[in-house]
Amino acid sequence: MPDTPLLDQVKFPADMRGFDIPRLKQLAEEVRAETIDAVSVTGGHLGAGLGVVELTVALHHVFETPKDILIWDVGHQCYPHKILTGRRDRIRTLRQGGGLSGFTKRSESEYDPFGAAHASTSISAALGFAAARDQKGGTNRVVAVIGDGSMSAGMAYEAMNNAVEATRGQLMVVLNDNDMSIAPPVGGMSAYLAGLVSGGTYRGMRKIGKKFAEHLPRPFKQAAKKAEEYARGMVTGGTFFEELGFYYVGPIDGHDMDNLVPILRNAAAITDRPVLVHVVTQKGKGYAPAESSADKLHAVVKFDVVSGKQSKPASNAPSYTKVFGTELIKRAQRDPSIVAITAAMPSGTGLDLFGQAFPDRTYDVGIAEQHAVTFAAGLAADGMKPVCAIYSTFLQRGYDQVVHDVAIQSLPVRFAMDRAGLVGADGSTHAGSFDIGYMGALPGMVLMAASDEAELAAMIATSLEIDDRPSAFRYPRGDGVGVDIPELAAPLEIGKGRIVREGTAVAILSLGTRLQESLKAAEALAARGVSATVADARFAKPLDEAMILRLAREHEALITVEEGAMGGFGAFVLQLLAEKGALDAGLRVRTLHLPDVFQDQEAPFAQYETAGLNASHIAAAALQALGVEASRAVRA
Ligand SMILES: Cc1ncc(C[n+]2csc(CCOP(=O)(O)OP(=O)(O)O)c2C)c(N)n1
Ligand SMILES: CC(=O)[C@@H](O)[C@H](O)COP(=O)(O)O
Ligand SMILES: [Mg+2]
Repeated sequence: MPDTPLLDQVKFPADMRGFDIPRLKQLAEEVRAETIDAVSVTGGHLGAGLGVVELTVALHHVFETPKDILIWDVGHQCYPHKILTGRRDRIRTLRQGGGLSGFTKRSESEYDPFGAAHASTSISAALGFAAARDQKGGTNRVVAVIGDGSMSAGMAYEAMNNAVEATRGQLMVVLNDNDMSIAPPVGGMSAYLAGLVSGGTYRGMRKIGKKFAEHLPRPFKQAAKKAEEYARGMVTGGTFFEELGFYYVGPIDGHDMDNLVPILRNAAAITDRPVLVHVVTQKGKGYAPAESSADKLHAVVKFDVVSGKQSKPASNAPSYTKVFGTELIKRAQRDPSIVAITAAMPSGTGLDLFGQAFPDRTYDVGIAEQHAVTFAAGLAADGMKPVCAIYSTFLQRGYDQVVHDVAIQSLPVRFAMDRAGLVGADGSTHAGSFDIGYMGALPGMVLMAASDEAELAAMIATSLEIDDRPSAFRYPRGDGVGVDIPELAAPLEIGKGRIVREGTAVAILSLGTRLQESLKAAEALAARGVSATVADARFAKPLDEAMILRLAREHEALITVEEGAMGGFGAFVLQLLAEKGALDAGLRVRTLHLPDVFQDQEAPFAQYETAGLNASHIAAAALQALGVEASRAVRA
C-alpha cells in the first residue's frame, strides 16, 4: 500500500475543498499511487484513470459534488473519482462479485449521478440534469467529462446540437483529449482536435501558465467582450464548438493544477452559454509501463507494480477472438471482396491482426456503431463482403441500422458478435445478453452460435458464403475449449443442427458454448440412470425444424439451453413446437436462459452459477421435467 498522508485525510471531496494548489498537487500524486496499487491487485482499466488524476482532483475541488453533478463518459476512468468519493476502502474490490463496479453506477454512490460504460452518453445525460435543474429553479452546476475517442460517436453531437436550446443555465463539457481511444484515435474530429492542440496557442498557453489563469476574467459574462477577445485570442479555432453555441476554452494542460483549477473555476461560473473546456492529458500519466505501452495499459490483469508485468493466465486454447481474426485472414487471402469493419475495437475484436494483413481492407470507424452498420450495408450493396465485428453489447447501439439498412434490404452484411453472453468483470453493461432475441427476430437473418472454436471457424465460412441476406455469428469472451481447427473449415448447411450424444428420455438442445456443460449434465444424468440426448442447435435462425421436431417426438422432455436473455432461442423453439402441435401430446419443455435481471460483475463461473446455466442446473432441470424428485438431484 502506498504512503498517502494527505489522501488519508480525504474521505470525501469536501475534505479537500480548502486545500491550496500545492496540497492539491500532492493529493493528486497520492491518488495516482493508490490507483496504481489498487489496480495491480484487481486488474481493470488503468491508463484512462491515470490520465485524469489531476482533472478529477480539480473537478471535485471546484465543483461542490454531489450537489453539483459530475458525469464521466464511459466511466472506465473513474477509479480516482471513486477513491475520492468515499469508496477508497472498497477500491480493491473493483470488478469483483459483490465489489465496486468498474464503471460509474447510480446505485453505488450519490457521487455517481449517472451510470455509464457505453461511450458518448455523458453530454446527453448532463444536459438532462441541467434541464431538470432549470425546470426546478435549481442552482447546482453540471459537468460532463468526455474523452476524445468518445467524441467520435454521433450521440455526442446530438447532445451538443441540442445544448444551447435545452438548457438556459450553466453546463460544462470537459473534453479530455489524450489523443487515444483504446487504439490511437481515428477520424476527422481527432485530426481537428490535434490541430487545436498543435496550434501556437497551446504551446503558448503552456508558457503563460498561471498568469493566464489569473487574468482570465471571472466570469466571462461580466467582461464578455474582453473575455471573448481574450479567449478567442488563445485558441487556434475552437470554432466548431462555438458554432454549436459553446464557449470554447482551451486547449489547456490537464496535468497542470496551477492552470486547471482557476480555469475550471472561471469556466464553471459561465451561465449564459454551455462551455466546452478542452483539456489535454496523457493516458497512463505517471506510470512508466503505461506511458510506454502502445495502448497506455487501457485494460490490464493483475500486475507487478515495479515491473508492470501482467500475470496473464495460461491457456491451452486460443481465444475465440484470436480464432476469428485468424480465420478471417485465411478467407480474405482467398477472396478480395472481404473487408472488415470495427468500431474502435481493433484489438478487442481481433481485427488488429486483420488490419496488419490487409490495412486497406480494414476500417476502424471510431466509436460509431450506427455508422459502422450502415457503412457495411453500403459496402454490401455494392458487391463487397463486409464483416462487421462489433461486440454483442455495442451492436445494440446500431440495431435500427441492422433492421432498417441491412435486414429490410436483405443486404449480405456479416456480423461477428464477440463477447456474446456473460463477460465477467465488466458486468451488466457489457454482457452480450440480447443479441439472440434482437437478431433472431429479423426476417431473413441467419443467426449462428458457435459451441467451440472449430464451430466458429465453420460459421465464419458459412457466413461468408451467404450473399443474399444478412448473417451473424455469436461467440463468447475468453478462450476456446481446445479442439482442433481445420486448416480450412467447411461451411455448414444452413439451418442444420447436429446430434452430439444419443439418448432416450430427455433431449438437451443447446445453442452455443453451453454445449460443454450440457454434455457434462448428460454424463451426470447417465450416472443416475437417466438417458439424455444432447444436440447442438448451431442455428438460432433458421431453426433445424426437422431435428427439433424429432427430438420432441422421441423424448419425454426437451430442455433448451442458451447463454442469452429470455425471448431468444428457447422462445423460438417453443414457438415452433406450438405451431407444429408438438406440445399437444404432453411433451415437457424447460427453457434455460439468462435470468431476467442485469447481472453484476462476477468471476465467469460464478456468473453462470448465478444464471443457473452450469451442468448441475441443466441436469436438475431435466430431472424436474421428468418428474424425478429434487432430493435425488444430481451434482454434475
Ligand atoms: C458504444 C461503445 N463502443 C465501444 C466502447 C469500448 N470502449 C471503451 S473505452 C473506449 C475508448 C474511449 O476513448 P476515450 O473516450 O478517448 O477515453 P480514454 O480511454 O482515452 O480516456 C472504447 C472504444 C464503449 N465503451 N462503448
Ligand atoms: C471500457 C470498455 O468498454 C472496454 O475497454 C471493454 O471493457 C473491453 O472489454 P474486453 O476486455 O472484453 O475487451
Ligand atoms: Mg482518449
